[in-house]
Amino acid sequence: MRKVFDTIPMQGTVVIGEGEMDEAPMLYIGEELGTGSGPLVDVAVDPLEGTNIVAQGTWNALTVIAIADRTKLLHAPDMYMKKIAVGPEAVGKVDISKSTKENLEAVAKAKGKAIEDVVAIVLDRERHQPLIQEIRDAGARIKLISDGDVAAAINTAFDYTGVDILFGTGGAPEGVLAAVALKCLGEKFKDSLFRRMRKNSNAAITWELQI
Ligand SMILES: O=P(O)(O)OC[C@H]1O[C@](O)(COP(=O)(O)O)[C@@H](O)[C@@H]1O
Repeated sequence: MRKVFDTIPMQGTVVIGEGEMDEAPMLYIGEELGTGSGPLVDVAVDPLEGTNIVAQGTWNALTVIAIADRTKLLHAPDMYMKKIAVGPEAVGKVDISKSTKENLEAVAKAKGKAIEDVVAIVLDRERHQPLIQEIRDAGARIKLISDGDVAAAINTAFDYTGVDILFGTGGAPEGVLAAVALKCLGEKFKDSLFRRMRKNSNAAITWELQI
């Protein structure tokens, strides 16, 4: 990926890169990419989104690249982000500040389904137990996944996946990448960076935004 980037006529800077926490030797934040001439762009990469998925030989790992005009991508640090993503019918109908039940009802109404037929996709994490309970209490269905909330967010835009809404907290860089994909598909992704850095950092930020 690094080699190919340097054949592209652009003046790119990595804004989401390979592991802020992992001290990666290339595709790190701030690294310059491209031939050095051409448009000024921000580059976000996740060469392997879903490391465990690949290790376990299951599905929904991705290699992800997003490129936008300079300053147009959120420089999301490696922290958690609260996310909600929906497909086309429910764009503009969900609100991250509303309750899980209200959002499920909104998706059901937008898609003309009973709430019992709405499928919410959620990362299978201990921190999501209250969320999972709220989804069950609302009467909707749940698809729990071990990893890979970029693919999960994108799945909400395609009927054949059977997935209607993504809820939960996952990586903030992955949130930006999913938001770009959904934006390209004309969808909406809402999030708020969560008050907790991933892995072992003590840093804490609260940051509300809408992409
Ligand atoms: O595993 P955590 O800490 O709950 O973080 C969730 C994040 O990890 C992933 O499942 C996989 O990310 P990695 O490939 O970087 O491990 C993402 O899709 C998701 O946003």
